[in-house]
Amino acid sequence: MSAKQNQKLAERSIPGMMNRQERFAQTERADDIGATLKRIVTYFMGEKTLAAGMLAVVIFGTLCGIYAPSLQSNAVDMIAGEKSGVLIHTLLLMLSVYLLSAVCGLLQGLFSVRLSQNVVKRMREELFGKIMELPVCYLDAHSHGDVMSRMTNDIENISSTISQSLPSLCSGTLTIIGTAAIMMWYCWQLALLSLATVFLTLAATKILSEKVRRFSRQRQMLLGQLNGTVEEMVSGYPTVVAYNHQNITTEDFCATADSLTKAGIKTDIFSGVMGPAMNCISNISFVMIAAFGGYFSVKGLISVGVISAFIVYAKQFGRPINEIAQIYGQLQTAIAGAERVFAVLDEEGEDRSGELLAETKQAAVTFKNVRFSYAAGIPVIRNFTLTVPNGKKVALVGATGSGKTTIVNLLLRFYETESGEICINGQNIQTVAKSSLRKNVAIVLQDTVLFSNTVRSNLKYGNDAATDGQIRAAAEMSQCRELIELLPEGYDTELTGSGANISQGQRQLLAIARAFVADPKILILDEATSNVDTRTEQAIQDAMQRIMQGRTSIVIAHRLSTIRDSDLIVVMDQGEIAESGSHESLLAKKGKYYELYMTQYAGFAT
Ligand SMILES: Nc1ncnc2c1ncn2[C@@H]1O[C@H](COP(=O)(O)OP(=O)(O)OP(=O)(O)O)[C@@H](O)[C@H]1O
Repeated sequence: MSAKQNQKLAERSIPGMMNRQERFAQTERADDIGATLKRIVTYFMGEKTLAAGMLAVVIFGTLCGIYAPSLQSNAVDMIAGEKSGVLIHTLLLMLSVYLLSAVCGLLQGLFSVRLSQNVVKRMREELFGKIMELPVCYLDAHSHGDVMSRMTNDIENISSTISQSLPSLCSGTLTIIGTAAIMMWYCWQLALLSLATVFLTLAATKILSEKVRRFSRQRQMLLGQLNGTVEEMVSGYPTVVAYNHQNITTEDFCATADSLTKAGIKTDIFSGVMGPAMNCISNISFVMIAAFGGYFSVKGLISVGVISAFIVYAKQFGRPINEIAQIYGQLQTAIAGAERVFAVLDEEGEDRSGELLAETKQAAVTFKNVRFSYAAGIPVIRNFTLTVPNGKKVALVGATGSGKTTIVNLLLRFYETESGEICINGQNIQTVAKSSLRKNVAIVLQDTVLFSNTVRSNLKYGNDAATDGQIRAAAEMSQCRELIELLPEGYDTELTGSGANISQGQRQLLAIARAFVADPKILILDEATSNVDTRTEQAIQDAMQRIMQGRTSIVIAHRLSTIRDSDLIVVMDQGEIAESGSHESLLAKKGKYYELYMTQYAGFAT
């Protein structure tokens, strides 16, 4: 899909397309944390060994953490003379348990980093694979920056959250359960007192996390929007400058950046408040334990050692609640990111099934009563019937928006016809696998897209098996041998920035050479309207004539010379064929073509 088409879409507000966007926006708002978490867990299931290893060290480390304070209680009681035993043994045991717990903490970190990187790698690959499978209309309807944001920011978020929060979450949950149990066993009255503060903590967490979640979603959406703007502005920078749009663009950008800052501040404030709030609650519980513990000790219900253990347990109990409360905010962000990633993964990929296009040297294309609408109820192509005989050249002309590009979109099956049929040698393309169809059709669009790779790789894009000899011959035929040889490293020169380091005319010549290498049966040319110097213009014209020679070609023609040379001229008007015939016969008719000719071509030499 050309940048022009994408831009057109960005400018339009089409009901049918909006439905897709609305559907997308709905996924943004989706509130099914459970389902998303379940889905994230399935990724961990794919890493069973690592996940099991991590769980084992988490469990063991947590048990050590729970056991150590009870040893401390014994030691204190021994010192206070309330218990008998060898103090040094207890202290050594305590030291070993603390060391073991530290080793487990270390291993836990290593396992979780490995685990998160593996999971994220899988997600990243799946997402990229899915993007490569998506139909062209998906990317037409979504901002490229938004898709990129899912691929980078959202996945990064998931990755960092998994590696940082997951171990804390596991060990925290276990610590809470284990500590609560042991506190109950020591003194249920004191334990209940400590647990009462948990409800306070949970209520505060719920209120604050709701806010964090809301604002972090907003932040991610705005970040996607901001990325989209930057991507569009960087790629369309010459247009921005040419129209003196820098100020307006900057204002728009600043407005979005402003909203993003506000959402970011709110998210960070609410997630930042969580920690101190939890600290405060846990300190209150601390004071209460000291007071009530002292009272119970005086009453002879518990020993001094138990109070000392309780103080450690209460802290231990509060710490994971604190941590979980803090990572809850991050988790919300990661879940929102995961939802956005899953939304793309759930998009339906292109149907690639179908038969092969019959192998024959011939290629006649027929359109029979084709009708098509981008948006339901607003037909863009109506009753389109046309035969392009094998080896002939048909020029599509017509006012802007008359449907010329759409015909190309339909022939390549970027979009499917609503009714009617398109056949190649009598074989309906609906039954043909898209890969087979596209292998037989090459396109040279006016907005030439080259990729950041060597000239050779770019030329081989449509035929990976092409030999150096074939590549050189194609370069020769498309008049770009000389220009390639003049490049610093010839065919091995790296094109940077999608070909930004060579001129527009040179890019067009390379695109024609690329089509030559692909050697398709059917050729689609969207003739460039842009001005290049006369010599390059002539080279492009010659190259185009050569590549069309003897090939079934459909040209969206802008130059009179191309139109005149065509076997058939088809004049399109609002999605229908208004007239067709040769240049002379159409001029003689004094109809639409005549009008077009008089307004656009008369007086111009090309
Ligand atoms: N992807 C799209 N989604 C929705 N509407 C579209 C899309 N592409 C084109 N249209 C609409 O379909 C109609 C035909 O557009 P098309 O691009 O086929 O015209 P065109 O003849 O190629 O124009 P131009 O000469 O300007 O390239 C126009 O009204 C256009 O607004």
